[in-house]
Amino acid sequence: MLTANVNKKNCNTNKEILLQAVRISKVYGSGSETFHAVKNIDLEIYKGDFTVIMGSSGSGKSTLLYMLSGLDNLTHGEIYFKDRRIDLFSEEDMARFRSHKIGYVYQSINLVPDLTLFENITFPGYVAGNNKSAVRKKALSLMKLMNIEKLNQRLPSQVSGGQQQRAAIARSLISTPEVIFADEPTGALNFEQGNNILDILTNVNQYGQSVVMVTHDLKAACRADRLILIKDGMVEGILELSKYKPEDLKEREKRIYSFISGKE
Ligand SMILES: Nc1ncnc2c1ncn2[C@@H]1O[C@H](COP(=O)(O)OP(=O)(O)OP(=O)(O)O)[C@@H](O)[C@H]1O
Repeated sequence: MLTANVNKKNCNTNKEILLQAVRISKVYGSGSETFHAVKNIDLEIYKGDFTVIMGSSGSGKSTLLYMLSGLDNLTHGEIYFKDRRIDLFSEEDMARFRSHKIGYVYQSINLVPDLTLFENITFPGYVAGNNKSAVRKKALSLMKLMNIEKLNQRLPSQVSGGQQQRAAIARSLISTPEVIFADEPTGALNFEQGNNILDILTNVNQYGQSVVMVTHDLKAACRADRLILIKDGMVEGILELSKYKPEDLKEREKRIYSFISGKE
């Protein structure tokens, strides 16, 4: 029988395991129309890490992120958050788990178009059952941190893409989740806006929240402590970057480039 790592620490690094995937697979479709998007992946995500997932288009990155965060079901395998097996949660337990422990920043931003930025940000805090005035206070402080506090009564369509993405990040942080999943959060943004979003995620991570981010962008990947490369639904390799100083961008870029291009 498959079991989770009992002491929840990686013996080599002594890092605490936050999430553990045990031989997870995802098959889309049925009958003769099936597609094996994620194949038997074993993976650990560590507490406090900034983890980056890279891989070519269609390699299974978003599918993996959806499964790790409980947004989609597994076809096979097991997922543990600390010592709790989350893939067996009832719908109700999963909804509660997601609203308290997980923040998700979508590739497509995904704000509710008819709600103001303030309403978009507070809504998941109310759903999580948190104290309403504390939620409002937290939303205002997050909007200030993201420099969008003056836009709180605007609809998503009345602000820029970068401002929408900052609101989406504020929304993901409203219940102080232990881990934030971000699926190409800079994909639709220009360089400056993208950098701003990466600075916010780095800042959040430095204050102790774990981040798992999918990206195609080498510069964005430089933020990682650990980079996971996915190919054809499998883990092709893992690169440890925490030994390089965050400010040593050139060395990080070089290492990532060699790793991705197979020159390591
Ligand atoms: N609902 C679905 N039904 C059938 N196939 C799907 C479905 N969702 C994704 N796929 C397929 O699974 C594979 C992995 O998709 P996924 O979105 O995880 O890739 P990705 O690495 O995130 O790609 P990208 O970088 O282009 O966003 C792709 O070949 C995709 O076409």
